[in-house]
Amino acid sequence: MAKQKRILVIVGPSGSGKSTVSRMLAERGIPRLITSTTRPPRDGERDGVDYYFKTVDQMKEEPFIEQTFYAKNVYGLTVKEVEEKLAKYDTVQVTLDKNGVSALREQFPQETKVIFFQITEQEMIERMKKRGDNLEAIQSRIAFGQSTKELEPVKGADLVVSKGSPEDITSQILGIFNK
Ligand SMILES: Nc1nc2c(ncn2[C@@H]2O[C@H](COP(=O)(O)OP(=O)(O)O)[C@@H](O)[C@H]2O)c(=O)[nH]1
Ligand SMILES: Nc1ncnc2c1ncn2[C@@H]1O[C@H](COP(=O)(O)OP(=O)(O)O)[C@@H](O)[C@H]1O
Repeated sequence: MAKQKRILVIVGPSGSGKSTVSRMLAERGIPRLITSTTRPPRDGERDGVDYYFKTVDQMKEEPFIEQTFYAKNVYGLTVKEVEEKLAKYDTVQVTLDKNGVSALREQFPQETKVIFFQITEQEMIERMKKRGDNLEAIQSRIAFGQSTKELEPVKGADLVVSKGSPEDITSQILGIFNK
């Protein structure tokens, strides 16, 4: 029998550790679905690795599973990215906001497993400072988080992670979903 395909969806506020854990999961054999964004790259981010960095017009050029508007930028997951990688791998991961979670649950009800990264607002500020974000970016992310209730866990999440190092969290996720 064919193995059940899984899409691990990583969701949580800015600074909650999504990118760090996503990178570790990729190193441990869970390929990432790369999403597209109109946000400019941060220091060290690479096109085709962290995101496909696109213009607003380029975001209209191909079919998307979903698109979301987050803190003044457009983000989205292309149909091509999901189809190609799910054909090749049994378990993949993707980092999305809450709108993306709803879209994936609708379109991939069997495959979608939601992992919520929980942090407090104080931790959120400290982590973004540590990452080197400027004050304006931090304030905008906090205001956005409050208005969208981003800090509240997604309803029906399959796993909520809140404590431990990124290494611990990565191992916890692999232990539960990579059987
Ligand atoms: N719905 C959706 N959300 C996305 C997509 N790509 C990224 N996101 C989410 O957009 C938000 C902003 O991402 P980013 O600008 O990298 O900021 P960060 O959360 O501070 O690392 C995060 O919650 C991501 O999970 C996508 O294709 N679709
Ligand atoms: N579990 C953790 N404990 C402490 N610091 C963490 C943890 N996970 C990530 N960090 C740090 O917090 C900052 C934000 O993490 P990042 O992965 O960029 O968050 P996100 O992608 O959710 O915005 C980084 O400096 C990172 O090193």
